[in-house]
Amino acid sequence: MSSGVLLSARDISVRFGGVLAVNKVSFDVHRGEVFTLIGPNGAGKTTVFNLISRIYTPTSGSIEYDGTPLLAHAPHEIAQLGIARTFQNIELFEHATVLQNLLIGRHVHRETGFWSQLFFTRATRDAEVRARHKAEEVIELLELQKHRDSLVAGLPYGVRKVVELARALCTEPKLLLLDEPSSGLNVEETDDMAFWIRDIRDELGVTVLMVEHDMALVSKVSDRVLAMNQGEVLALGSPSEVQSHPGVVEAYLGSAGDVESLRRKAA
Ligand SMILES: Nc1ncnc2c1ncn2[C@@H]1O[C@H](COP(=O)(O)OP(=O)(O)OP(=O)(O)O)[C@@H](O)[C@H]1O
Repeated sequence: MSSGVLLSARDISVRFGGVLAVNKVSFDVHRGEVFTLIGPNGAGKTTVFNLISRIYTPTSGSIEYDGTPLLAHAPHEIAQLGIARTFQNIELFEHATVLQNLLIGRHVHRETGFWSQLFFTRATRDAEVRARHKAEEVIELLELQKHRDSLVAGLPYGVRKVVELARALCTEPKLLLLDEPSSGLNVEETDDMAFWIRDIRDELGVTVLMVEHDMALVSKVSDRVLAMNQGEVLALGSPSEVQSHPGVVEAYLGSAGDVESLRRKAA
């Protein structure tokens, strides 16, 4: 794997009973890029995503991440490897404040053991200070200052999506997995999301792997796009190359909602 490649998937296949959800898919995600998976419903995008977050294990194939075989790691080790993710349906502690949610997100970096935490040693205190420092930095980057002490439950949906992004960033990931970041957002909020994603890549240098349906967002933020259909790779290239690829256009013709989205982008 070249040093410019953070994640490399080779010939990965996933079978669920009689369904071949992913069929010999290969791709490389370069360090510092926004790499987006697109495709009509059932294309296999979420399955690929779940392979990388280790929720699923492929039937065959290999995935290298930052020089190590990813499949040798258990799902609970993923955060320590520097992989963070957000979910299509937000998963936050609703009855905790924004800051508390961010500090919880940070716990993967707690290198202090049970006894030092019990007696609140210097190492514990230093870890606490670093966690707060990181949380404040992320709050500032994503302009969440005015929501810092608000309970998540009372926040508008669009803000909660940004809080989820913030919590993932507090783990200081090398690779950020975004599962449909625009889902549930209106046009204006989706524009804001595009802005944050670009900032995360440009300001923090975090590599982003995203699954997304909204072609306007895909075009705005993606360096490269991988289009899938029926478990296979259809096209790989820049957003405009992939959207004008005849196989991609044809695949989307099967799905009215997605064709509408492609048209909106083209308009
Ligand atoms: N846990 C599972 N058990 C059985 N079949 C599954 C499972 N997960 C996905 N599939 C099947 O695998 C195929 C690919 O599904 P997947 O969810 O990866 O597609 P997708 O591109 O993410 O679609 P969508 O855009 O609708 O989320 C589909 O035929 C789906 O029904």
